Amino acid sequence: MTHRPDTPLLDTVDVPADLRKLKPGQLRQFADELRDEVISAVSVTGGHLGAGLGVVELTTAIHYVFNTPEDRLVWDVGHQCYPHKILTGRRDRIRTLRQGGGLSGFTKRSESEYDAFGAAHSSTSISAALGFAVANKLTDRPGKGIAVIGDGAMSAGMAYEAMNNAEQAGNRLVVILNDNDMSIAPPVGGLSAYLARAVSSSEYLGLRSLAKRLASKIHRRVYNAAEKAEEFARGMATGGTLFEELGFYYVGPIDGHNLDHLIPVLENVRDSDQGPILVHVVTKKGKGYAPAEASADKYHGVAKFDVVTGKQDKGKGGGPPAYQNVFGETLAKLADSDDRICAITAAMPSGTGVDKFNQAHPDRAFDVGIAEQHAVTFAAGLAAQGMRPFCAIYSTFLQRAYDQVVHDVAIQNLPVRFAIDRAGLVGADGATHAGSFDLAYLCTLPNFVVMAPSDEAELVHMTKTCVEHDSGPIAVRYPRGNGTGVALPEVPEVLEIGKGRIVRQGKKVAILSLGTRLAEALKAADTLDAKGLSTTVADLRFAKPLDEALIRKLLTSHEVCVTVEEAAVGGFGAHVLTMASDAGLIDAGLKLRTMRLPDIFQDQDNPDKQYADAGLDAAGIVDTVLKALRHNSTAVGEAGAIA
Ligand SMILES: Cc1ncc(C[n+]2csc(CCOP(=O)(O)OP(=O)(O)O)c2C)c(N)n1
Ligand SMILES: CC(=O)[C@@H](O)[C@H](O)COP(=O)(O)O
Ligand SMILES: [Mg+2]
Repeated sequence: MTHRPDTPLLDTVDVPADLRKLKPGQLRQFADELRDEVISAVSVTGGHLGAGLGVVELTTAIHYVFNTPEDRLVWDVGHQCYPHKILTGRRDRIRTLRQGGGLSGFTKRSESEYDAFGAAHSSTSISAALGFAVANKLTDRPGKGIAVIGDGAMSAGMAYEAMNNAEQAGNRLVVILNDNDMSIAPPVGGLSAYLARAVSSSEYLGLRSLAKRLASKIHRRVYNAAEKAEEFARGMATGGTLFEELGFYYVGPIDGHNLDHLIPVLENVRDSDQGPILVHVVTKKGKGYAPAEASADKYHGVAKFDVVTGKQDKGKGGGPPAYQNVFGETLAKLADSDDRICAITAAMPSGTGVDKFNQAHPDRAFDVGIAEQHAVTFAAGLAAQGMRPFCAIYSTFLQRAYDQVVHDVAIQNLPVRFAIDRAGLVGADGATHAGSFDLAYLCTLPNFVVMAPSDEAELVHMTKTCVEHDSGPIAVRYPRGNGTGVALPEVPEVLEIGKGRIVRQGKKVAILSLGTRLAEALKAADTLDAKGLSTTVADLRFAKPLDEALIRKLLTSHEVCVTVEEAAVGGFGAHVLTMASDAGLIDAGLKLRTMRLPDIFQDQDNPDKQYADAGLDAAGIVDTVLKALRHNSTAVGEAGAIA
């Protein structure tokens, strides 16, 4: 921690208007205090640390120079917004980050007027900032749209869609590219090489030469041919060409930790009558905190930690394996004897377990950057050419590639395998990251097989089943976190497609479980049995195709039936209900309830509480059965909702 003069400036600044009362020479001290506050806060909350540390000076400079909130500031991904939150009236609540009822870990419109746009999924900022800019231009209101986007987020196609349309905004749009040469993992692809050239080809421009260039470029209305050629040549060297060809004035690269550079450059940008302008700043992820700077992932996402040592409180070691690693290691083993198997991740190698596959088969592991749409259609191409591709994408991020899933995979009936991690509740990342909708959005598609394992052993079998399924697309969805501790099978088996299994036989009540809520369903059966309500529990394994024979048998031989899934309405339960209705079972007075996640819920760091709030724990299942027996209709989804 840096030595601090007696009067902390941070205590004198609640919102940006207070910051703007400081003299430029005080901003260095202010930024150092802000950095220390971020480190202190995240040490007790956990969350995203490295990205925020990398933008402490940038956050200070933006709020100092621009007239926020009138100038609409949009953070991309939004995981780096903690300094911004402290600086915009939320310092008193910053230690409630990512907790039930606390501050969101990302920007959130409902939280503050300074959070112009919600974020958490990457590469949306330029589009949103352009919207703000054009709206102000059309209505002749003051205020720019300012997007702060990282080099990782700049690898997604949506950023280029926005830049391709940006010229209309003129000087109302400012894009600040925060280039720290990191995504969650090291960045990949041509863009990162391009930016690396820009940064390495010229020491960060000295203020004088940069100011001269800026002046000549921004205030000059037309180029003559020679200068255009010279600019093109220089652009190739300094990384501007790509952006300039898209209609931006490119400024940079500049040192994103040097306030003496940042402030005058941003003032010039603010006052320019030309635009749109892209300012390329170079920063370090984890800047100013040695443990973060030294770590491979720059402390992208951290548990609570000791500030002095940086040691994270990750709980006792050992315990059941994480689902992502069970998937990655199983697929790597299966690929030892099948060179058609390959694995694709969209910038999430460790989170999806593809890093484990990559260790064994680097030539068949692909990190495509934050490019889920490309990942899916790339996999479709691989499948069409006889490979066995696995697209390993979080449920929530797969939403971004839905048309590719429909148009390039389902309708063409191509055998792409989808390993869908973070399916269901995800804890502190909250509603933007919950894997609520994959069952709804996949089970409605033609040709798809959709599976959900009840534990890690089942995931091993389902991974094998995916490998052997060449007749069309197949998906396996499983939750964030660790398994149940069940022994992993030595020999992965191919499961019969569309077949479920009864794991406990009873008479009066039937619980039809899909996925890892099975453990809670079995606990609920114990409670119901103790109340004299003999309960059958079935693990349906497949949300599509349904095991209609088993379901019909269960629905016609029990008084009350309940479906349980860790997904929003429209998934497994909805399809069982449709099947029961089509079979005339509802007309015959069947008591069937579908238990599922509420459509939206608040950020919550305690998954057990999140399940309880959603009614998807044993108590919730028992409650639903008892209400159904008493003929009360339970709208569990609504009852469980805590929005
Ligand atoms: C559509 C989408 N895919 C994946 C992610 C997961 N993700 C969160 S942050 C991040 C890396 C972002 O890199 P960059 O924009 O360079 O920001 P930095 O962390 O380096 O500041 C990724 C891949 C996401 N948030 N959204
Ligand atoms: C900001 C972002 O989108 C990722 O960092 C995400 O929070 C990772 O989620 P997991 O921690 O579940 O891998
Ligand atoms: Mg980055």
